[in-house]
Amino acid sequence: MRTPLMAGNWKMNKTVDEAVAMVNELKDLVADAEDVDVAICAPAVDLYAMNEVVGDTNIDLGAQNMYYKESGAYTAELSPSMIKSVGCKYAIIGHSERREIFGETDELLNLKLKTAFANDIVPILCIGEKLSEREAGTHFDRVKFQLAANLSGVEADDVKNMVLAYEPLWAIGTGKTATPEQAEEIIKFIRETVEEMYDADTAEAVRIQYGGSVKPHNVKEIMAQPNIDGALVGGASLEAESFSKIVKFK
Ligand SMILES: O=C[C@H](O)COP(=O)(O)O
Repeated sequence: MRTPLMAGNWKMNKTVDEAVAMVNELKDLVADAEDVDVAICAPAVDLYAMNEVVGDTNIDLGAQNMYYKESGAYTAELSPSMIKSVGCKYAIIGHSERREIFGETDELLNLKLKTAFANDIVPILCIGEKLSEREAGTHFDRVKFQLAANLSGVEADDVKNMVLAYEPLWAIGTGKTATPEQAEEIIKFIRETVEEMYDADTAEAVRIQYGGSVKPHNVKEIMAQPNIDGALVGGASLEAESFSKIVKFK
C-alpha cells in the first residue's frame, strides 16, 4: 500500500519570516493528518529556519533543485550535502520550470537523480507534456521518453523509493486542471511504463503524484483515482489553510 505524499512547491515565494510564519501555522493544522506524508519544498534561503520549526512534526522539507556535484566552482548551485544539512529529505528534480525556463536537459536530470540516490535524498522527478503535445496526442510518447532518459541506469530499488510527479505543463498555474480521468489515464500509463522498464514490484511501489492546479475543492476527486499517490501543489500550498485542506483530503 502506497502512502500518499502531499508536497507543496513554493517556487520563488516567501521570505524567511514568511516561511517560518507559514510552517508554524501549518504544523498545527496538519498535526492530526493520518496516512499521508507531508512535505514543503521551499526556496533554499528559507530552509534553515524552517528546519528549526518543523523539528519532530509530521512535515518534511524538500529543496526545489539540487546540483549533481558535491562541491566546487558551480556558482549559485546547491550540493546534496548542503540541502541535507538544512533538513531536506526530498529534492524536486526536473520541474518543468527548470526544464523550460532554465534549459535543464534530460541528461543533466539523469545525473541529478543518480546523485540524489547516492546521497539518500528522495527525488521528486517531474515529467509531463506541453499543450501542443497533448493536442497532437503525443503525450504518452513524451512521458515515456522522459522516463527512459531520466531513469537511464537507475536501479529498481532506487525507483521503488522515489517519487514521480506527472505535471502537464498546460495545467500548471493556469487554474486548468487535468480531469481526474485524464490524470489517472496517463499516471496509469506511467506505472505500466515503469513495469516495462523494471518489474511489477517496482511499478507497484513507486509513488506517482499529480500536479497542476490542485486545490482544496478538486483534491478529493483526484485522490480517488487508484494510481494517484498524492499531489505536487504550487499556488494552493502558499497558504496554510488551503494546503492543510489538501493534506487532509479525506
Ligand atoms: O510544482 C507544482 C506545480 O507546478 C503545480 O503548480 P500549481 O499548483 O500552482 O498549478
